[in-house]
Amino acid sequence: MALSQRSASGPAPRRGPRRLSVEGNIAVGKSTFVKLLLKTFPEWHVSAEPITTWQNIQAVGTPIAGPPQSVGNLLDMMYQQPSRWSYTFQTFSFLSRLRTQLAPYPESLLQGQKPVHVFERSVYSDRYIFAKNLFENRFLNDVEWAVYQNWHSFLLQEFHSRILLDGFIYLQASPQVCLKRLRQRARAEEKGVQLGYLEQLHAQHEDWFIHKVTELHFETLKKAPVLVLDINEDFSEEAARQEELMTKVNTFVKNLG
Ligand SMILES: Nc1ncnc2c1ncn2[C@@H]1O[C@H](COP(=O)(O)OP(=O)(O)OP(=O)(O)O)[C@@H](O)[C@H]1O
Ligand SMILES: Nc1nc(=O)c2ncn([C@H]3C[C@H](O)[C@@H](CO)O3)c2[nH]1
Repeated sequence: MALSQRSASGPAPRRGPRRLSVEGNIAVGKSTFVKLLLKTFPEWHVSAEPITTWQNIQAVGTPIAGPPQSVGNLLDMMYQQPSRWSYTFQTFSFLSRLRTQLAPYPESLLQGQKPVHVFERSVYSDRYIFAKNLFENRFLNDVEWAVYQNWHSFLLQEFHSRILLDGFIYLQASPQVCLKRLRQRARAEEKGVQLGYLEQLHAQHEDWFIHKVTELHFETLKKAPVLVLDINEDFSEEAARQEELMTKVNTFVKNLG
């Protein structure tokens, strides 16, 4: 009976916030863009990429009193010695992203009329951008890639409904523009990043979001809507461009239902 009532009045209203991931190359401007989102839609909630967790791996279970000690900077180790540390990095980046996607919504978000939760990158870009690229460069060997994909698929199937995303915002800029922004930001661990690496990551994004040739292993992911925004231009002083970008995001979110 409940089913027939639903079909008579359209689909059952969905509960919970719309969940979006902002994707894009290194230093394309995701954090900057997300700040603009929050300025425009202050009632939305953003989960930043957990980079400081990767830069300060905490010792666990040490008997010493006081705050946990950092035992290493895994981001730096991965860039310094990718063959040795890429697999370890991907296990930890995935785990921290999974935790972020599983975390309960803040109470304030649930009180909003149209709650939206925005993530900076996702468990999906962990696999279909970064891990895939490391494998294609042989920084993950056949065994590591097979093991990674095995537990990635298993865990995503297990957590299925709790980690679903409603859509992706792909921030697009040329690798040259990303390199300029990366150099300007000057994050210590990224000193050795060259144009070639950004070109590879750009190609991975384009394959997934534009050419749609990346083999995806989750049905919901194949169907997820994608909003592509060109952010080659500096919009920091351009109010009209900012408004144009925010209108596109607003329309995209509204169309998610
Ligand atoms: N549209 C833009 N025009 C010009 N500069 C920008 C723009 N967006 C961001 N920047 C600058 O580029 C640098 C990188 O930006 P940001 O930290 O937002 O990138 P990100 O995509 O979040 O990086 P990461 O991939 O490391 O998480 C910063 O110095 C920022 O001020
Ligand atoms: N290898 C690798 N795998 C990931 O899943 C991943 N996610 C982010 N990064 C790097 C890019 C920036 O330097 C920095 C901040 O985004 O961390 C990653 N590197």
